Amino acid sequence: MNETLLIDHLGQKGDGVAKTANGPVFVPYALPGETVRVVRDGDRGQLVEIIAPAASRIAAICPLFTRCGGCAAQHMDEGLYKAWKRQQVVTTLERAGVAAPVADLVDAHGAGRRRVTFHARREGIGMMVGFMAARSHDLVAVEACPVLAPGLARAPAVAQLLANRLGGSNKPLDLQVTASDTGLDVDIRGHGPAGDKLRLSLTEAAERLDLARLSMHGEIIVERRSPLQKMGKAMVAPAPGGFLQATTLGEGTISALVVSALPKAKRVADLFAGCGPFSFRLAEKAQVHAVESEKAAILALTRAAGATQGLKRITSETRDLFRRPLLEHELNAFDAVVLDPPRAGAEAQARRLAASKVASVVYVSCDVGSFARDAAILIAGGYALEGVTPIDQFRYSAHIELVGLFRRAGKR
Ligand SMILES: C[S@@+](CC[C@H](N)C(=O)[O-])C[C@H]1O[C@@H](n2cnc3c(N)ncnc32)[C@H](O)[C@@H]1O
Repeated sequence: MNETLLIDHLGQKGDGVAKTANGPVFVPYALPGETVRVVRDGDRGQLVEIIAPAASRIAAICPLFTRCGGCAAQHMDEGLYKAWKRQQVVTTLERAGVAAPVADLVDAHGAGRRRVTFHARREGIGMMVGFMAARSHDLVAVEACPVLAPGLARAPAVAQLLANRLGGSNKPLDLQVTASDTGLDVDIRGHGPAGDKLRLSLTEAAERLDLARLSMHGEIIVERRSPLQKMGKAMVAPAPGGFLQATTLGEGTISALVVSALPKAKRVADLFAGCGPFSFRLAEKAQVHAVESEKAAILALTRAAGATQGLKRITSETRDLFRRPLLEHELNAFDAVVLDPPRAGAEAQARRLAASKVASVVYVSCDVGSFARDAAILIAGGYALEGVTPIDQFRYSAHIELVGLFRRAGKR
């Protein structure tokens, strides 16, 4: 049955939220101040008609918006969009009882995302390749995506051709395509081990598509050129399928915040270091110890460090920081620690830091909830949270990252 609702505010995922006598109703793609007609199902409302649109409503940049699940927020103007994203950080910190000044949202979309994952599965006699549809497990075919960097313009066609070569398997596949300085770097997941015939076919496809590198489950099938990324003075070839910040500008923006927070640090530990984007920038002025659980990422980092002139010493260690966080006596050898954990956060490491004497901690986070939990641990251990800067690398999505700076009282 249709119902008319007045939208009050935006929820964390970007849905319009109406307050009703029976509790909140979440209406995707509706905006605050709008009167809308919806078909209601429990606390969800499917938008049928916008009776009175808000002044903040704008036209989406992509014709697939609302069908494709990749974007949640192309329909709101810049002011509303920026305030909504920043408010997610403010609200989550407040709920966790963490007080800190939160800066304005820093846009870090730049030229667009440099990495994209396509899903592929057999449909009839062909392979369907695309993005996951909004609120469903269907796939939406994508010929072009305006969120991607120009270097990924041919990524949809590349993914389709590779999926066709892999079509003998009925398993769903993920094809991750990364734009590098030397061409496309593709890692395929979901397929079993490749036999000789398939390897030959994929190698031939990589030639035809002029890929820099093609790998399956992180195992290199063919490397025609090293897929390089510039990180400070270093040229790094990340591990196949390994982590990389979503945009070039995002990596630069976060690195600049990290480096500028530590102008006097002489010895820095870069924890959850990946292939070293922060280590290489920090090593222009300080000795750096990089710690990370993925062997292949540490290998990429050490190779690039060995080939780069003009940096202070970079040492590294492969270590699971959830199970084996750096202990107080190890931490106390550093004047600063940089943390950039996955979404789960770094609770075990935060507890050790709380008991340490390290003067400064720069915490880069891709999950405000786990950041708030770990921030409370650091604050209880005597750190002050000087400020939080929200960073927007994932434009049009609900995803947000941040950099938080903690200092021990009297230390700098
Ligand atoms: C958000 S990424 C950041 C990587 C890097 N700082 C960058 O900016 O590219 C998180 C990193 O933590 C690593 N990681 C995940 N779990 C870990 C663990 N238990 N111990 C150590 N590192 C871990 C991942 O492999 C990944 O490289």
